[in-house]
Amino acid sequence: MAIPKAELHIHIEGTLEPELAFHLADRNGITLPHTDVQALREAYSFTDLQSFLNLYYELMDVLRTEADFHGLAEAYLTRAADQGVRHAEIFFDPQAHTGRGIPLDTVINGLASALDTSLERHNISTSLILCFLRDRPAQEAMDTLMAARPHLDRISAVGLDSAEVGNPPAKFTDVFAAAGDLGLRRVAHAGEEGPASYIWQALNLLGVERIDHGIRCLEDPELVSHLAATQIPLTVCPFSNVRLRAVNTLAEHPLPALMEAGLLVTVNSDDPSYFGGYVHDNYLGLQEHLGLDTEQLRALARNSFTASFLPAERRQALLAEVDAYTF
Ligand code: HPA
Ligand SMILES: [Zn+2]
Repeated sequence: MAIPKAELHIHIEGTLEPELAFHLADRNGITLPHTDVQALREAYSFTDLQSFLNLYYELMDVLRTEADFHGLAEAYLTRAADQGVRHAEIFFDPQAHTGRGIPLDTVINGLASALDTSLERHNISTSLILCFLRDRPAQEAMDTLMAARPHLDRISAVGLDSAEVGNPPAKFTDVFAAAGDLGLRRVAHAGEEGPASYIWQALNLLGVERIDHGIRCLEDPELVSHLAATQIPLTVCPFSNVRLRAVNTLAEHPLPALMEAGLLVTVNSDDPSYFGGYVHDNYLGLQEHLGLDTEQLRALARNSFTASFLPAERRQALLAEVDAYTF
């Protein structure tokens, strides 16, 4: 069994495997602009974040009913359990669905019905993180937050994703303040393709408790010192960074530099169906290509629970499992 870990940077829509996409297309009477599973997989060759997002949003069109969202989440949980995941804080992109006419209730009820039984069925505790699409207007994010109010018992936090460059965190200052007032935790993608200044903005203007990706912090020594001193976690996604060409190869990934600088680094899969592996596959990739030893992998697994929004009791219990794990 893989080492116990939390997954803190996983887009549920990014777990849509080609086989499930064709199955749902068939069930919903949709014709995909790809001939078969193999042709679709061959389209997974990206030059940057936007080239991935184009396919990511296109393929989501197969998600129409509560049963579709339930099936998507259930398929993820089944795979995650195999990867040693014991806790998952799962991003979803409501605007990507409401924008094409799918009611918010359909999305949340479908996902939640799978998450509700994940502890019993898969031994995985879960929560949802509602992400705003940063390439859409700030007012639309605010409308989405207001529409989600009846569902806040199932949502632990808000996040910020989609096309980063040109859409700085500052654009979402008001909606993040409103989310904080509603008692939600806050995280944001920053410093994936965007500059270190976006990380500062996410911290200072949005009040985030974690930075998603954040690898470009290394361009600003003062920021690195700040992240080390505050232990604000980074949810790093090595396979994603290579596939979206933020980093040339896994062997050149800055994760060891981030760890050496004393940052609270976690390893995550981002959009595993598109980027060549789930979260434990990322751990194994680091072992193979960056020479991380088993104690470094254990430290990353510990960090994943430390950086989570878990209540103290379950966090401590899971940390004890990490410490007792034998490779
Ligand atoms: O890696 C990502 N970055 C930004 N937005 C996203 N939406 C899904 N995956 C990503
Ligand atoms: Zn992401």
